[in-house]
Amino acid sequence: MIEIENVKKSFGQLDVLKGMSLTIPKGQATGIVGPNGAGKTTLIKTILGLVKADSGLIKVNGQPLDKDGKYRKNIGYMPQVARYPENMRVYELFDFIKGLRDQDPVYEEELIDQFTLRPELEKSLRNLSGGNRQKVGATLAMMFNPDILFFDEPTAGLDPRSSHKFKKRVENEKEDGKTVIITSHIMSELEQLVDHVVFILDGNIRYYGSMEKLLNESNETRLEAAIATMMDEDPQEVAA
Ligand SMILES: Nc1ncnc2c1ncn2[C@@H]1O[C@H](COP(=O)(O)OP(=O)(O)OP(=O)(O)O)[C@@H](O)[C@H]1O
Repeated sequence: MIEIENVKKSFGQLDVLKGMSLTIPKGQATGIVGPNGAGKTTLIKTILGLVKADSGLIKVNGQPLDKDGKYRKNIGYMPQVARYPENMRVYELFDFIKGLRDQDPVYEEELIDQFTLRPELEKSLRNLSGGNRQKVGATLAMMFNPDILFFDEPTAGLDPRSSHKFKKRVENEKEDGKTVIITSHIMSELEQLVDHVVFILDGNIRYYGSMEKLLNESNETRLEAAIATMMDEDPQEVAA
């Protein structure tokens, strides 16, 4: 479980998180949606300790974030844009991360095969295609079998087959009791994967609750229509 209490973050004059509070339940999947620049990635990075909140409290599994970042051992993160040492080969990157984490991977070989990364292992990261970089990020996020998984726009750039495999994998992770947090602009994808929806607008949480409740309350059958309706109700915020 991840508890977020009145978290604020500004970059200079820009108030990105304006006092957000929410609880992300354990063992379920939560989708974070919102317009470009709404603060989705900033919220994720704040939970991961990669961005320091100006104020507020974040607890992961009941514990406030520790300064040495030990809690992150239990977290996998697939960033929206991954920056790697570009001269490293893919297998060297995997070895490097294993060394850094001082952990043996559980699913390295399985994920390499699942994402057909084996022919890419000898390549330098600078020479990888965009989709294969994404798959490297997905593999790193899941290979240590963490309890909490963050995916920031995971399927952007994946071909349909890889995207399908990725979603199947995430479904399996969920069935295994993992806590999954995903941001995406592809609402059909979230419909398939998530139990709860967080809709961020203008630095605030505009909606937080189950997908089912959201569809019922908005009288819509599809998430895309429900979110679009909420955006239309706040035209100024969306335009901002
Ligand atoms: N390190 C930073 N310094 C200054 N501004 C930043 C920084 N990181 C993010 N921002 C700004 O904070 C706002 C929120 O960015 P964020 O990446 O969280 O949005 P997002 O909801 O993930 O957007 P998208 O859907 O486009 O990925 C944006 O206006 C962005 O330019």
